[in-house]
Amino acid sequence: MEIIDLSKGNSIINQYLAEIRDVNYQQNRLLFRNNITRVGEMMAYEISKTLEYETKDVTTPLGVSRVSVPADKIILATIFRAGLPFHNGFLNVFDHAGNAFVSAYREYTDNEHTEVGIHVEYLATPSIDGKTLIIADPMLATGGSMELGYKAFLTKGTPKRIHIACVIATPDGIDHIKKTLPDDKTTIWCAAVDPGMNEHKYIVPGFGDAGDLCYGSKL
Ligand SMILES: O=P(O)(O)OC[C@H]1O[C@H](OP(=O)(O)OP(=O)(O)O)[C@H](O)[C@@H]1O
Ligand SMILES: O=c1cc[nH]c(=O)[nH]1
Ligand SMILES: [Mg+2]
Repeated sequence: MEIIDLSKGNSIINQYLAEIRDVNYQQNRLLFRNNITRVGEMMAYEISKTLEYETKDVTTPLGVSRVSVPADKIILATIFRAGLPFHNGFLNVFDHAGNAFVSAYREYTDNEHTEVGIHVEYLATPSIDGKTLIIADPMLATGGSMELGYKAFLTKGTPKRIHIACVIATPDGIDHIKKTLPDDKTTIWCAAVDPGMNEHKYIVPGFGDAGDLCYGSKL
């Protein structure tokens, strides 16, 4: 399974990620969501370089131009809530893609808040059969939400290729995806890999709770 960490090369994504992580800067939700969206746009552009292409003749007012355009049928999938602004970034780039949504939220199952259970409730997706499935979710912490989201999408067909797209991943999350998704057709993309998680399963240093920073706290 290929793991592509975009922070290994310098790009403007690093600036956006610095602002996303900054405890003061991230208080402005509009800027926070916008930076997540911009990382999504740039990651989508990088993924676009790995697609299959076909040539097509386009009639201009002055003649015919032969252009190379993506041949893959793309489904952009995301996990509520925090995935929404990231998904929008991908959709700004792959504007002809189909769209799939699943809800998954983590909830502590013990009083010490060290064990998380994940609830999946809502699924809305077109067929993913033979498609290139991009699942965008900003945080790959334990990898549990991504696994359950993927399994929910899998009830609607078998994708040709899978791209797991996140802003920050942990080594544990990456290992979990390696164990649970097909090795030969999955690529993991991230803007950074952070060293680990705290006792509450938050990524450290990470940037905090992605859903709350995008949309405010929930009960
Ligand atoms: O890899 P995991 O350990 O499963 O954690 C990652 C999940 O945590 C966040 O969602 P959260 O459960 O906080 O829900 P929210 O988007 O509603 O805030 C994030 O958007 C991922 O879906
Ligand atoms: O650090 C983390 C881990 C999971 N989900 C988040 O929103 N943040
Ligand atoms: Mg959250």
